[in-house]
Order: sequence, then C-alpha cells, then structure tokens
Amino acid sequence: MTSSTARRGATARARHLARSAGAQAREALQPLLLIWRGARRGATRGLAWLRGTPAERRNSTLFLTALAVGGVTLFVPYGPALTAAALVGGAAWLGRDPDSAPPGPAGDRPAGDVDARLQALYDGLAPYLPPHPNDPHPLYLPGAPYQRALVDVRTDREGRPTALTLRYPGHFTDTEAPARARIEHVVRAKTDPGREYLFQWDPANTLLHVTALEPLRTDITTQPFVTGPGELVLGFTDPAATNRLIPVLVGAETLRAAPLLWRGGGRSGEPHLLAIGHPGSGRTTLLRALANQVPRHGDLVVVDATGAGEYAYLTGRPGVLTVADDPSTALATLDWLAGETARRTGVVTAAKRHGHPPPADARRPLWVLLDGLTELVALTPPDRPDPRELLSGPARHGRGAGVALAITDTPALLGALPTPLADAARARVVLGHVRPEEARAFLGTPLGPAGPAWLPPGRGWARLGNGPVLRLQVPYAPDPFDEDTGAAERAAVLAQLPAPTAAPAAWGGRR
Ligand SMILES: Nc1ncnc2c1ncn2[C@@H]1O[C@H](COP(=O)(O)OP(=O)(O)OP(=O)(O)O)[C@@H](O)[C@H]1O
Repeated sequence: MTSSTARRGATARARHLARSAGAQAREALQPLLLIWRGARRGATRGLAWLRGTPAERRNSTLFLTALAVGGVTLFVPYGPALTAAALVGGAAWLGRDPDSAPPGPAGDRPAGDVDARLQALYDGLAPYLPPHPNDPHPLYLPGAPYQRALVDVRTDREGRPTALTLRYPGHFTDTEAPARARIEHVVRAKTDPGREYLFQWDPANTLLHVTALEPLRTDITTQPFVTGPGELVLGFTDPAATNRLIPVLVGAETLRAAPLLWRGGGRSGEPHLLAIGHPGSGRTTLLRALANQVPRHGDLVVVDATGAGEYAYLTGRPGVLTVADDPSTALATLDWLAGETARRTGVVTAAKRHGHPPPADARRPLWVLLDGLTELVALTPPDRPDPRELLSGPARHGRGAGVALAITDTPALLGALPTPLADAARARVVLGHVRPEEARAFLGTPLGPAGPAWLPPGRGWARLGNGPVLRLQVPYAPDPFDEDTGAAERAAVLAQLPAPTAAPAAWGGRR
C-alpha cells in the first residue's frame, strides 16, 4: 500500500466518523428540533391569526384562553406540569415532518419560495380587494403579511400551492362574473399559470377555495370504446365527475378512464351537439372520434364544409351513407336530410297511430356530423336554401326520428343559430380558449375550472343539458390518410372501422 493510499484511507475513515457522529447528534437532538420547529410554526400561525381577526373576537378569545390556561395551572393538581406537557405536546405535533405536517408554508422545506410566492399573490390581490373606508382591520393592505388573508395553504414537493383558501372583504362584489374573473386571473398568474385551477366561491363565508387540478391525459387514442347502445364517447374527464370508468388501451397498457358520454338522437335529453372552437382547437378531431364510433351504432352522414378531405377514409364503409366534402354535395345532403327526417317522422307517427312499432328503416339511428357550419353558409349560392334552415327540421324532429346532429363551428356561430337548432342542441362543447363571455353564453353558465394559459389540442369543456360544466379531453383521432399520421395510429383508426365494401361514389353511398 502506498503512503497516498493510506492517507486517503485515513481521510475517508475520518469523514465517515464525522458523518456518523453528525447523524447521531441529529438523531439525539431530533425531539428538540421537532419542538423548536413546532413552536415556530405555532408562533407564525398565532401571529397571523392575531393580525387577521377582528378586535372584539380576538380579545374575547384571548381572554377565554387565558382564563382556561390560568385555571388549569393554578387550581388543578399538577396544573403547571400539565400545562407544560400540553404546550410541548402541541409544539411537537405541529413540528412533525413537513410531508405529514398540517399543510402550510411556514417551516416546510421550500418555505422561502412558498412564502415569496404567497406574498406575491397577496400583494397582487391587494389592489383588487381594497379595504372599505370604515374597515379598521382591512384584510388586504399593501405590504401586510399574506397570512392575514391566505389560509389553509397546501403545497406540493416543489413548493407550488396545490390548494389554498383566501378570505376576501364582505363588500367585494363576489356575485359579479367580471369581478370574480379578475381575482381568478390574478391567482392563476401569481401561482402557476401553467396549471388548471378549480375556483369555488363561498359568498356566505366570503371565502374563495382554490384547488390545482391534475392535467387530463392526452395520450388516449380513438379505439373501440366499451359503451352502451347509442352512447358515443366525446372524450375523457375527471374521474370524480362521473360514476363510470371504462377500460382504455394506452400503448400496451390497459387503464381505466372516466368517459364523457353523449347519447344523441332518439329518447335523448340532449339529442344534438354543438361544438365551438377556434381553428386548431381540435373540432375536426372531435368529429372524427365520433365518426369512428358510429358504424357500431347506426348510419353515418358526414358533411365537411372545410373541403379538406379529412373524412375521406370513411367513404364506402358499411354504415357510412355519404361523406360530402364539396359545397354542392353538402347542400344536396342537407336537403336530403330534411326530407329523410320528415319521412321518418311521418312513418313513426303513422305507425303509432295504428298501434304498430315503427319500421326498422325509420328507427335506425342516423348520425349527421357537420364540420364548419358558418363556412357552409358562406359557400351557399344565393339561390339555394340557407343550410341553417335546412337543419331546422332535423333539429326539431330529430329526437323522434332517430336523427342526431353534431355540428362544429367557430364561436361566431353563436349569434347565427336558428332557434330550433339552438334549443335542441343541448349537448355543448367548447374546445380550446374562447372568450369567457362567449363560453358563458354558449354553455349557459360560466366555465367551472379555469383553463391553463396553454391548452393541448382537443382540450375543452362540455355541458350536457343542465348538468355541470366538465373538463374534456377528446381522444386523438387522426386522419389515417394523412401522411403525418404514424403507422400505429393509422392502424388503430382503421381497425376500429368496418372494411370498405364499395368504391367511393360521386356522392358517397347515399341511399
Ligand atoms: N385530442 C387530440 N390529441 C392530439 N392531437 C390532437 C387532438 N385533437 C387535435 N389534435 C391535433 O391538433 C391539430 C388541429 O386539430 P384539428 O384539425 O382537429 O383542429 P380544428 O379545430 O378542426 O382546426 P382546423 O379547422 O384548423 O382543422 C391537428 O394536428 C390534430 O392532429
């Protein structure tokens, strides 16, 4: 052994001894550190409580506490020892390991970061929640500690807030959507703009509960989903929002995911669907995801006003009546649809009148998917009927005739819908970011969870009838004929569909 090797060995031994001595000392001092940490946390929370509580309540609570503690210390046998034990026990409980400790920024590992972030949030909110002139104890004062108004803060391991409750002054206009939106905007911007938050306002207690939501999965691809007859999967949502999970294949793994199901057409409370979004938000993908599921449930008609040929792969497959992707064929198809709905309605009514079940050709579900209503209106020659008028009959009578419409468009569609269509299209989907007032007008209620600054394509919200607004991620349903589509995705789409039986006809296989 050389002398340098011997020196290195001695140094390593010395380091090892020092490390284990340090570890033993830390272990021996652990209870004291625990109590010290707990005492600091207790003091911080106590101070926050003192600052944030109105004087009358604060004084009466302090008086009662002092009375109880004094009474126990002076008059109960072993009172002083009991009081000391309670204080030490309380401090030890508060000082438990950060991960199991009661949530709160103070004393946790990334405390500096968390405190700075929460203080920035508090300071950012202060201008929007100014004190009332007569309020002697304002909740929000520039420069005041954030603990005055931000309570119940929970953070993740990186120190980012995952849940918090903020108190706001009683005079804040919490019933007005723009005022709420301003506060929600500040909270998002100052905590983590990349995350999605659920804002729950509690006007009765002047509290706002903020919860960071886990992102929805974006890796579910179109596939034969396990659904009941007549149910189509619009996409997937939060498991807590539905009472149903279905198996889905992601890569080689089978997972359980929460589907958002739409039952269109006959006997449905939401017989028709409207989806709005800006270009690139995933409207075509939503319709393709629906189209791939239809052949198992009924007949399919596709009207593609975009003319991009993104549904051509459906042409000639059993159950696909037509794929109309030029304006003239599209208008002829809608004309036929109006007549077909009237025919079915007449047949069903006559059968009922005679006490017979309606014949199969009037009952077979017919799903009509229309991509780009406004575009089709713009392309319609002046001497042809307006497509919106052609859709009014199917919208009004579709429920009884087994006809379901699913229409996508831009948010501009809102003001231009004929009443029968607007009334009957009770399944509504918003894809991507649209203006809050547009979302509110379209869904009939404000968006619940506010989206992050960036949304992946196919991400949005859905509302079925008068139900709640739910988060939605549409499954990836690419055009298998697109050269950018990967081989696995192409195979997945084609495997979902019955093989074509006919060569593409001039205007599909219209019957
Ligand atoms: N659920 C999804 N998962 C993954 N990628 C998606 C999803 N939805 C859409 N995309 C991708 O986003 C892009 C735009 O989608 P899509 O064509 O469906 O949007 P659009 O609203 O119809 O827009 P445009 O009118 O411009 O076609 C496409 O590249 C598509 O593959």
